[in-house]
Amino acid sequence: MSEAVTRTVTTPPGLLASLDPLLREWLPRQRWFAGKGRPVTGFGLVAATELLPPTAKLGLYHLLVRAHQQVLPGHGAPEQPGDCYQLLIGVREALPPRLAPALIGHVTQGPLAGRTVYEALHDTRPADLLLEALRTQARIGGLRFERDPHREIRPGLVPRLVTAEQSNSSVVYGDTFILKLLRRVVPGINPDLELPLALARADCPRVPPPTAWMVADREPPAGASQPAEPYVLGVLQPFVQGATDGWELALRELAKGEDFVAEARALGRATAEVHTALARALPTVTLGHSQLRLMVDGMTERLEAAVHAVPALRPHASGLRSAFTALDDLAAEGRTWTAQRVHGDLHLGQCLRSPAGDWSLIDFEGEPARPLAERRMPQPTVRDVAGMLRSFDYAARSVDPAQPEWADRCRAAYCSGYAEAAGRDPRTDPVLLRAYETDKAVYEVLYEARHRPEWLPVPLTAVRRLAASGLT
Ligand SMILES: Nc1ncnc2c1ncn2[C@@H]1O[C@H](COP(=O)(O)OP(=O)(O)O)[C@@H](O)[C@H]1O
Ligand SMILES: O=P(O)(O)O[C@H]1O[C@H](CO)[C@@H](O[C@H]2O[C@H](CO)[C@@H](O)[C@H](O)[C@H]2O)[C@H](O)[C@H]1O
Repeated sequence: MSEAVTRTVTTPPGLLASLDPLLREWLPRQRWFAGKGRPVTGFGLVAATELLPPTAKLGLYHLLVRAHQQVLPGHGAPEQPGDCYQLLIGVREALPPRLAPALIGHVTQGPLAGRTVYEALHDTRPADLLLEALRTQARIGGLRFERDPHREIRPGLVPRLVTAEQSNSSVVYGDTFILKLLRRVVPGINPDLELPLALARADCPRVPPPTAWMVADREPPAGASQPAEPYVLGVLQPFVQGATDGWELALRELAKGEDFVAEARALGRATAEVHTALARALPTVTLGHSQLRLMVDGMTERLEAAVHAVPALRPHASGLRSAFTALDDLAAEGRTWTAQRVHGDLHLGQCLRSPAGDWSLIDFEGEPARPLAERRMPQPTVRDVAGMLRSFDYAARSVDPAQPEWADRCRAAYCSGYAEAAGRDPRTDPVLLRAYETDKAVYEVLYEARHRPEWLPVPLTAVRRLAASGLT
């Protein structure tokens, strides 16, 4: 494109070493830091791009940094490389008070000695720079900014950082677009871009279409014949103005003592519509016994790892395992299932209702802790249904006193709505549904133990129910 800007850049040697002591302290405190509970032992620089040279007023670096961490029992193999994180580091002589919450620290050594570094997404100029780069399809060093040529981006939209607790970080531009910057990044096709692009091509109105995206190219390893797969770093999509997410709405109705049945049914229909569009847009496969066995093995392995990490699971382990063996038994009898691309981490917080009452689904990244290849595998659609059923249970158990009947009504309405739009009711496959609900509840136990220990009783209550439901 004629308007594309290409800029080659260099970064000062010793940059990461100068930031090292500050990042060791700051990174583990971020909500999106995936390696909670394991001390950071050092960093490796994957890529550094100087977006603004550090003048007296402002400097800006885009960094991809690998965090090496101490390996504790139950947290993976010692030879695993550390996770790679995307950081946008601002550099100033001193921080104005409005940027105080963004402080990373004061640099005492190396090329930035004497400067203050901070999380630059809080700042207007760096956020402007990202939108402008996307708009103009810039190439800056190894960073490539792409956009759908059929979608307009107006210049000068005012940015604001989303302050909600997130697995990633998002900036809203003028209530028109939202840019999600992925924090823990892995090379390869990212479903958070791949699936919304496929759905946009399939004319599915339930998912905001990607308008632009940014990637980091990688040098191929010496002697390799194929180019190395890039890192997907961020996706810009239309902002659903005035939207409320399903979690907020559900809690609001619970607080008023109101039902959520009509919304749950609408959510079931919306989920089914997205599934139908995904099945049209991307390949579907049939799962026989050998594929089912692999899936069941995965569920069992995740259970064993979770039991190891969270001792409160131990008394329920054999009941939970029975949910997986029951599925394996069905497959051994010759039962098969259709699998397709799914959302992978569907819950009420991933559903947005517009002021007109329309539901959209967002965040197709899948469960961030799982390997990319696994997240991109075709799976039975019941997986997403199970995620939503768990979410109604979460909402009903997050209030005092808990409202399990409220959740039961929502769960039934959601499945009915799904059946209306998909032509098949997920409840007609109870063994598959129980296996997926169990897998999800186990994931949630681990997630809460790592990120929000005070929430642990919520999935543990479900674990008790699911473990007991297979016992005769
Ligand atoms: N297209 C959108 N329109 C309006 N709000 C959005 C949109 N996409 C995301 N959001 C808001 O941003 C939050 C985080 O987005 P999400 O994709 O779930 O990120 P994460 O992976 O970090 O959880 C959502 O809970 C929602 O409130
Ligand atoms: O950050 P993501 O939205 O991608 O998802 C992660 O965080 C979620 C919590 O914010 C977590 O969801 C769990 O808690 C929700 C209530 O806060 C509940 O509605 C979900 O059903 C429950 O799974 C999600 O599992 C995790 O991947």
